[in-house]
Amino acid sequence: MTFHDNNLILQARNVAVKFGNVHACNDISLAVRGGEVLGIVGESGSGKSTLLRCLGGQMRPDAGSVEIMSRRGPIDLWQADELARIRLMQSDVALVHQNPRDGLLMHISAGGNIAEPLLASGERRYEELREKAADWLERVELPGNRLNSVPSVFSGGMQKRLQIARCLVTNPRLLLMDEPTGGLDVSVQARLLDLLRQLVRELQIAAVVVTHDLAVARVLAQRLVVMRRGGVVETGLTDQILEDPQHPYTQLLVGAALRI
Ligand SMILES: Nc1ncnc2c1ncn2[C@@H]1O[C@H](COP(=O)(O)OP(=O)(O)OP(=O)(O)O)[C@@H](O)[C@H]1O
Repeated sequence: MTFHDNNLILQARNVAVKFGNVHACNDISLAVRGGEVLGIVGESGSGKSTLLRCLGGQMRPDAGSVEIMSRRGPIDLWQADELARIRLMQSDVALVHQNPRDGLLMHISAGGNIAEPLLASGERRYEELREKAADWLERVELPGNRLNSVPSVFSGGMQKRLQIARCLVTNPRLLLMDEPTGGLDVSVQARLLDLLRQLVRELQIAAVVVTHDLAVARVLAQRLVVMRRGGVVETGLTDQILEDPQHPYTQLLVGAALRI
């Protein structure tokens, strides 16, 4: 394990996943520091979600390593035993799912949704759970009087906010997001992106955002990884890539986004 850079939180090396003869991820390496958002962009089927699953402990890659600087020290996600991996997921890693149904308990109150990860990590003091749930509801700008409402009656934007609160309440070091603004209208998207940017900066967490939307990547991510057919075709600072894309595929992606 080699975390030479003190602020490095995630380091993936040579990650590879094959489905039959499809290379969903082919030799992918990346690193993310605290307070930084890395965007993973590319067309549908380029391997973004598969990579995110490997980074988030949901899918074991066929090859390569994913190292996370946890509170207890560096852990090699796919070398660690299952218990250590589950502990790491509970304490240091959070995943905002594309579909709120995968990330929320739809028939449990908003307060219960936020408190549940704390309960899972051992918190039993009722007052503490209630206070933290109310505090996080406010931090993600949801009205306090919705603490007892179930998320199935929330709008799409509110469900995303609740998922973010549920993810961040345990104070993770790494936040992974799959299409965080998918399915939301433009004004709701803009407010959510503002909130995410602010929280990442304030909490100094490392974040990885998978998106097919270059406008989202531009607002949220300082650096980009451009994927195509399972491989990385270009990587660098977001502004540089969007203003002066080098690879013909990135040029196509940026050109297409400008035409929309
Ligand atoms: N469970 C699976 N079994 C077989 N093939 C899979 C599986 N999951 C993904 N694939 C294939 O791996 C490739 C990458 O898929 P992936 O979902 O990671 O791409 P993506 O960039 O996230 O696409 P999208 O934006 O549409 O979600 C695709 O060719 C896909 O068909």
